[in-house]
Amino acid sequence: MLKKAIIHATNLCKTYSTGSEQFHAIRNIDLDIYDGDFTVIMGNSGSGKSTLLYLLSGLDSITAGEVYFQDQRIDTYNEKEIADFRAKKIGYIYQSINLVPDLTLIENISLPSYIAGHPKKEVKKKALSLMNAMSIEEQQNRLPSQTSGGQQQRAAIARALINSPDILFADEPTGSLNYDQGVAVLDILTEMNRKRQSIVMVTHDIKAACRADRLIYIRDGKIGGVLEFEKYDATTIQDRENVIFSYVSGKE
Ligand SMILES: Nc1ncnc2c1ncn2[C@@H]1O[C@H](COP(=O)(O)OP(=O)(O)OP(=O)(O)O)[C@@H](O)[C@H]1O
Repeated sequence: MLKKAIIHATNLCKTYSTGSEQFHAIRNIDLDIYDGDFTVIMGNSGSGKSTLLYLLSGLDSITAGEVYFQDQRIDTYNEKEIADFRAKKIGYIYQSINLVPDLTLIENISLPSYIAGHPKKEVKKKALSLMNAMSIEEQQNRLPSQTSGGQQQRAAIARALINSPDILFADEPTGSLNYDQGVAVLDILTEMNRKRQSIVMVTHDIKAACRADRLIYIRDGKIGGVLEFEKYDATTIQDRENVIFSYVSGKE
């Protein structure tokens, strides 16, 4: 089946300026992200992975190039258009989880949907169904500080999904979790991807990278290579882990 690009980026550049110094974090990247794929971005620390995620998701402005989302150019959007785009089209999971500390889990999850102006009853129903899918329904009325890191991360995933985004971006979603919590989060993402949710995930973890249909390796702000896989199958994870391990080791 021919894959359709949900994101198409050409000649993507990001230069950070600090004082008189300039740092070229992303250098002339051409990249397509495919609809329905579980795309993983790997690379050394400082290679530009988070920056790339910010640019592809419209969370930060590009220095040069063009970014298209579902064939619509987004890098020329004004502030209102980009805020609207972020609220409706994308979900974003941050490594630091970032829940509002004095809101309960269900309030945190519901917040983006209230902001988008959806009716209260509808929001609650959707939030509860997401919490149920993430097995955190029982913790709905607790503050983030009264739940585990894994439960908080699952709430952050639910929050990213509440407005049914066309694509979900995740920056090291298992980075702050222990092994079992990490696997639970990856299983949720894999399950969502099976239901055709497009996902782009940055990770350092080879076990997490095994969930990918496509692995993009970033080196010094450029694409260092791309690996393509069949859909994830738990029975072949060891083979895939070996393939990714030798690929990544060869790149470092
Ligand atoms: N706001 C900024 N100002 C200046 N330089 C920055 C800024 N943000 C990032 N950088 C630099 O750009 C480069 C890429 O950063 P980025 O966070 O994208 O890397 P990364 O691959 O995600 O790293 P890590 O795996 O450590 O999270 C790094 O050298 C970083 O120091």
